[in-house]
Amino acid sequence: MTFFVSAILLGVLTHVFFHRYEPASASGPFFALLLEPLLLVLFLDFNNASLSITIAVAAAFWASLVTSIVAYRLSPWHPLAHVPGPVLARISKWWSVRNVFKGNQQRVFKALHDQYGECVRVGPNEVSLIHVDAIKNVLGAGGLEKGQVYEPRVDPKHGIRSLLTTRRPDAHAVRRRVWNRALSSETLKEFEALLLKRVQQLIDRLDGMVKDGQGAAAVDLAAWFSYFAFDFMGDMAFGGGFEMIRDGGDKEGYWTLMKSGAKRIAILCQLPWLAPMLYKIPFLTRAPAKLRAFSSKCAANRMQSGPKLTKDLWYHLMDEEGREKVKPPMPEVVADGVLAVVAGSDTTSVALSTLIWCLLTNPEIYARVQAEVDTVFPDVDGALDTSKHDELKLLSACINETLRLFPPVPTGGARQVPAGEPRLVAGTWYIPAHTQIYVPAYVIQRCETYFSHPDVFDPDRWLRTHELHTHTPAVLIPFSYGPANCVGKALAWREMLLVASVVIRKYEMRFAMGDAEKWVDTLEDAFVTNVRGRLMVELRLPSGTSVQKTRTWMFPDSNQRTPEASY
Ligand code: HEM
Repeated sequence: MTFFVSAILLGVLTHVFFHRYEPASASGPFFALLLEPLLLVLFLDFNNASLSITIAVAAAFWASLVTSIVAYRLSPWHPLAHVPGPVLARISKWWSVRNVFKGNQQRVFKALHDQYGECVRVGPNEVSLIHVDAIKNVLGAGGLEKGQVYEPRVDPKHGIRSLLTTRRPDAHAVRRRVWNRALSSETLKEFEALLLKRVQQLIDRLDGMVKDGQGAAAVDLAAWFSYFAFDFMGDMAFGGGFEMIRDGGDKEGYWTLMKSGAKRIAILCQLPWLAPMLYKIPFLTRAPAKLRAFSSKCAANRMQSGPKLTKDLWYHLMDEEGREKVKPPMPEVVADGVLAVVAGSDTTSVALSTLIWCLLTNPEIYARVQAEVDTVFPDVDGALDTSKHDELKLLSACINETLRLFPPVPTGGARQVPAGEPRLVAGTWYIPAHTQIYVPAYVIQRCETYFSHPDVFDPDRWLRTHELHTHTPAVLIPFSYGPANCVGKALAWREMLLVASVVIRKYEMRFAMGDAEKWVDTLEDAFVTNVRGRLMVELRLPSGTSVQKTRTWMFPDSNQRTPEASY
C-alpha cells in the first residue's frame, strides 16, 4: 500500500516540478520518468524490491502523472481555462500532431473558430485568435516574439539559425536589415534578368508540349509552376543549381527531399521539446544533412563563380558589396540561402496554381481577366514587360482574392507571450505568460466579421470604390505582418503578375480532368502549403497563333535573347 500511495504522490509531485521548471528537451524528463519508480522502490524497501513490484509501482506512478496533467489542463485553475476549445486539444499536443500529419490544420482551425468564436484553445498552452487587433498586437512592432514552435526548424547539428528562426527581436532586426536591402524595390529590377530567363524557359517548355500535342496539351500546371519557382529561387540564392524546368521534374531529388522534410519538421514543430531527442536518431537527420551538404556545395560554387547574369540574392546576403562593418558569417548565409529557396518557391508556385484554379472555376471572371491582359499587352510578346503591371487591376485583385482564400502559409508560426502578467492581446482577451498565439491567415481571411460572403471568390471586392459590403483589408495577411513579415513580398508579386499574365495572354486554358474542382481539397497545411494533387490544365494556343513565332521573345529591359545554351 505504501508503495502505491508513494507512487501516486510522486507522480503528482513530478508533474508540479516539470510544470514549474519546464524542460527545453525531453531527454531529461524521459530518463527521470523511467528511473523515478525504480528509485522509489529501492528507497522504500531495498531488500524486497522485485521486478513485479517495480512494474506495478511504475504503472501507478505514470497513471498518476498522466491523470494529474490531464486534470490540471482541464481544470478551472489552468490559466487558459477561460478560452474555449475541444477537450483533446486542451489535454495534449498529440491532437495537433494528428492535424498536421493529416495536413488539414487550417481546416480544423476554421471549423473550431466557427464553433467556438474568435479565440480558441488549440493546445494545452496555445490559442488561435482571429481578432483584427491581434494582427497589430501579436505580429506588429512591439508585439510578441516568435514562439518555441520555431525551434525544431533550427539546424539540429550546429544550431545555426536562419532569419526565420531568429526569435530574439533585436538579433532578428540586425539580420533583417541585410535582407531588406537585398529585396528592396531597387534590387528588384536587378533580379529581373534572372526572372525573365526562367519565365522564358518555362514558356518554351510549355510551348514544346503544346506543339507536340498539335496545338493543345494537358499539363500539370501546379508541378510546372513549382519547377519554375524552385529553379528561380536556386538562381537567386546560390547562382543556380536546380534545373527542374530543363529536366521536366525532380531528377536530382532535392525538391522531394525538401518537401518531405517540410512535413516532418511541421510535425516536429508541434513537439519542440521532443525534437532535440529525435534529432539524435540518424534516420531523421539524414535528409536535412543531405540538403545542407548540397546547399553548402552550391554556396561554394557560387563563391567561386561570382554573380552570373546579374547581382543575385547571395550577392546581397553575403554582403559582396562590403556595406556591413562585420561580414555575415558564411554558415548563416547558407542557412538563409536555403530559407530563400524554401520560403520563396512553394509559396509563389502555390499562389499561382490556386490563382489559375480560381479563374478556371469562375469562367466569367476568367474572361474578364483575359480581356484585361489582352488589352494591356496587345502584342503577345509584350507580356514580359513588367512596367505595365500597374495596369493589371483586375488580375491584381484576383491575386489578392486568391491569397485571401488560399494563403500559401495558411496557419503560420505562433508568437509567444513573455514571462510576467497576462497580456491584453485583443478585445477582452487576456492571454497568460508563455502561451503561444496563432493568428491564422486562412481563418481570419475567411471570417464573416471581416468580409461579406467570405468563402466566395469575388475579386471585385478589392476594386469597389464605395463599399456596400463588409470589407476589411487590414485582415489580409498572406505575407504576415510586422517586422518579421515576408521580406520577399514585392518579389513574389512581381513573379505572380509576370507568370500569370504571360500564361493568360498566351494560352486558352480549361480543366483537363473532370474532378479538377476538388483539387484545392488536396492542399495540405505543412506550414507552407503542400500540393498533393495534380492540377491538370489543357493549354491551347488561340487560333492563328504559331508556337514558333512566340519563341522569339526578347527581354524588354536588357534587349538580350535568352541564353538557351545555359539551360
Ligand atoms: C506568394 C508568395 C509568398 C507568400 C504568401 C509568403 C508568405 C510569407 C509569410 C506568411 C511569412 C511569415 C512566416 C512566419 O512568420 O513564420 C514569410 C516569411 C518570409 N518569406 Fe515569404 N512568402 C512568399 C514569397 C516569398 C519569396 C519570393 C521570398 C524570397 C526570398 C520569401 C522569403 C521570405 C523570408 C526570408 C521570410 C522570413 C522573414 C523573417 O522572418 O523576417 N517569401 N513569407
